[in-house]
Amino acid sequence: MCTGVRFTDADGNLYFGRNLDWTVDYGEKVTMTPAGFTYQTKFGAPDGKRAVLGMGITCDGIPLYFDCANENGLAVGGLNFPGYAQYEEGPVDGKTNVAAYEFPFWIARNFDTVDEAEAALKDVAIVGVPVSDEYPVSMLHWIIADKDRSIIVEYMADGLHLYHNPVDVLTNQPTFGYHLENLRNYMGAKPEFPATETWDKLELTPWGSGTSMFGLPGDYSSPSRFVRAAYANAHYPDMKGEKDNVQRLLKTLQNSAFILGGAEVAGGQFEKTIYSSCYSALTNTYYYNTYEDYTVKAHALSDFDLTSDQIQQAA
Ligand SMILES: C[C@H](CCC(=O)NCCS(=O)(=O)O)[C@H]1CC[C@H]2[C@@H]3[C@H](O)C[C@@H]4C[C@H](O)CC[C@]4(C)[C@H]3C[C@H](O)[C@]12C
Repeated sequence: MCTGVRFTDADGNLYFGRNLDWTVDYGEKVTMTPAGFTYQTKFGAPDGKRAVLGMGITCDGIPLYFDCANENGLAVGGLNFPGYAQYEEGPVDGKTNVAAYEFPFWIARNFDTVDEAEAALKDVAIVGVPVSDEYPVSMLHWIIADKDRSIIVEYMADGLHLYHNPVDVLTNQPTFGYHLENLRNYMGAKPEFPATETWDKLELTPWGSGTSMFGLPGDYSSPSRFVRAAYANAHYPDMKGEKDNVQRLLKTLQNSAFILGGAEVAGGQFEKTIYSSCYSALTNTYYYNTYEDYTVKAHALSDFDLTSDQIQQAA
């Protein structure tokens, strides 16, 4: 899977990022689509022409974002949701029809706030058509974030589910509602240094700090990553300045990351965290590092030619 995280700094600036956990990459690059790019949406949904920066690929001239944000601080990420996601087979009359592959881009292109996106989504049908013969339809759910809050979008057999997200994290299946309920199993976990306890005639002293976190799950399953990410996001102290906030996001993601050897998928391959990202709305900068190269790279929106009408990708 993947893990997505949002928070704001002490001044209310948005930071949003994700781990992309998979066995292989898709050749993805930091990709900037300028406001002036001409985009013909698959089913004629409006195209709001905002500059969009994120991680993705292009296919037949179409930007396919895994996660992205726009120039006004609205960010979106898509995470696997197989077994639960079910899209429309074709466009639905009377709805704004959006293809699943264009969803993050469409949101970032058209809205500036979560409130705006949430209101519009009530009339949206997500349609499961492949973008090309090369790429099948991905079964995803999405986190949408701005400086005020985040929401989760899950499109299932019984239609659209929109959740306000009070912990600002997302992992994979099962549903977001399950993940929130599951947190109640871990409400005893806390950061405080434990007091000495007496059990009958035995005095129990703590090993050291961290003992009060006992019970937090350490495995890579989606529910366990959700719990760890929610705990870290809730307890990390407010940081000042972009450098320390990017650090905060990447450290929080690292706490839910896959390292090779831990989680096997079909064919004896292991899942790993291919990249971890952090978008800062303060400077409109996309930071990321990869499994192979821990160095953090940064690409600001202003590094690209915003007057162009062409998609641009960082080297
Ligand atoms: C594989 C990625 C999700 C990773 C994830 O959630 N892993 C969880 C592993 S597990 O379940 O918990 O085991 C998803 C996220 C975004 C997806 C991509 C984006 O949706 C953009 C296009 C969409 C096309 O339909 C398919 C290719 C694609 C380029 C997608 C490939 C792949 O499905 C991606 C890269």
